[in-house]
Amino acid sequence: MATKPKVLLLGKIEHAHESWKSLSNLADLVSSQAQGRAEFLEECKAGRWDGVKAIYRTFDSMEITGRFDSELVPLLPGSVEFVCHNGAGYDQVDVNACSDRKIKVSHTPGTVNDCTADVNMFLILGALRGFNPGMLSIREGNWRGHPLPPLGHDPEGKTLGIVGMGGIGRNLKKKCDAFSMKIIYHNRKRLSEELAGGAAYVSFEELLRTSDVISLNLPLNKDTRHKISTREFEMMKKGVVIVNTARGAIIDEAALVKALDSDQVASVGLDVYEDEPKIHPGLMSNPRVILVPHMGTWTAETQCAMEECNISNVRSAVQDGVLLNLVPEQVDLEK
Ligand SMILES: NC(=O)c1ccc[n+]([C@@H]2O[C@H](COP(=O)([O-])OP(=O)(O)OC[C@H]3O[C@@H](n4cnc5c(N)ncnc54)[C@H](O)[C@@H]3O)[C@@H](O)[C@H]2O)c1
Repeated sequence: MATKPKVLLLGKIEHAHESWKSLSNLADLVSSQAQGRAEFLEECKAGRWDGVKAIYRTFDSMEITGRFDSELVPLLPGSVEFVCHNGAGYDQVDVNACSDRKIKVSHTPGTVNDCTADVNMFLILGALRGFNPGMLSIREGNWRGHPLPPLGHDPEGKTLGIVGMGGIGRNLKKKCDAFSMKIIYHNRKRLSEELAGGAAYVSFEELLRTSDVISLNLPLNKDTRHKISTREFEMMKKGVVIVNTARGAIIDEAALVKALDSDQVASVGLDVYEDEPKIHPGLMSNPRVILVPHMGTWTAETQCAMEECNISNVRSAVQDGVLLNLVPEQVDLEK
C-alpha cells in the first residue's frame, strides 16, 4: 500500500476540528512540539519532517518557528511543496525564499474582508469623532473629562483616502458610502470602474495631500515598510486622521508620534503595530490614539472561515497538487 504524504501542523486548529480530522483520510497529520525557533530548526536538520508535503501554519506559530525566512525555508525537507498560511497577510513568509525552493504558498483572502473592514470602520468613526478621550475619562469617574475633549468631526462629506484597494479596501469603501464620505484611492494598479465602485483613482501624493482620513489597507513587504514616514506626514492636511488595520510597520511609528505631538495628525486608530505586542510609549500615552490589539479577524465566524479556507488549500494541495489561494506573487510567476 502506498504511504500517505504527511501534513505538518504548526500552531493550533481552534474551530474546524471536523474538517481537519477528515484530512487524515488523505495524509498523516503530524505536529511539532518545538518550544521555539532553535528547536524547530534542529527538528528540520535532524530530518524529523522528512516526507512532509504540505505545512499548515497559523499567525501565532511565529512563536514556534519565527518567520519562514531565508534561513528557515532552505532547511525544510525537500518533500515540502506547499506552505498554507492561515491569514490574508502573509508577511511572516518570505515568498521569494519559498519560490527559490519551488514551494508554493497560499493564504486566506476574502474570508477576512468584512470583519477587518468592520474594525476599520470602528476606528474611522472613533478617531474622527474623537471618542477615546471621553471613553477614558468616563472610566475614571470624570464623565467627559476636564477640560472637555475637543469636538469631533462628522464623517459625512469628508474625503477618505484608501491606500491599497484590495479585498478589505473595497469592502471598506462600500461601508463608508453609507456615511456619505467621498472616497479616493491609490493602488499599484488602477481598478476597473466596476471594482472601484465610484471611488476616484489618484496618485499616492494626491491622496496624502487631499484626504481628511487616510486608511492603510496594503500588504507589508520591503516596498511598503515605513511607506508613511516624516515626509508623508508633512504632505498631509493639518489635522488629518489616520487608521491602520494592515500592518504596523507600514507606518514609521516614531514619526507618527512626532506628527501627533505637533498636531499635524489629529487622531489615529490602530489595530496593528510595528513590534507587536509592544506599543510605542508615545502612542500608549496619547488619548487621541485608539488602540485595538490586532482584533481585525477576531470573530467566531471569521476565525472558523479562515481555518476552513486554509484546510481547503491543504486538501487541494495533497489531493490535486494545486493551491486554491496562491499568493499574488506566485500567481504572477505562473503567468
Ligand atoms: N488587522 C487584521 O487583523 C488584518 C486582517 C486581514 C488582513 N490584514 C492586512 O490587510 C492587508 C490587506 O488585506 P487584503 O485582503 O485587502 O489584501 P489584498 O491583496 O486583497 O489587497 C491589497 C491591495 O494593496 C495593493 N497594494 C500592494 N502594494 C501596494 C503599494 N505599494 N501601494 C499601493 N497599493 C498597494 C494591492 O494592489 C491590492 O489591491 C493584508 O496584507 C494584511 O496584512 C490585517
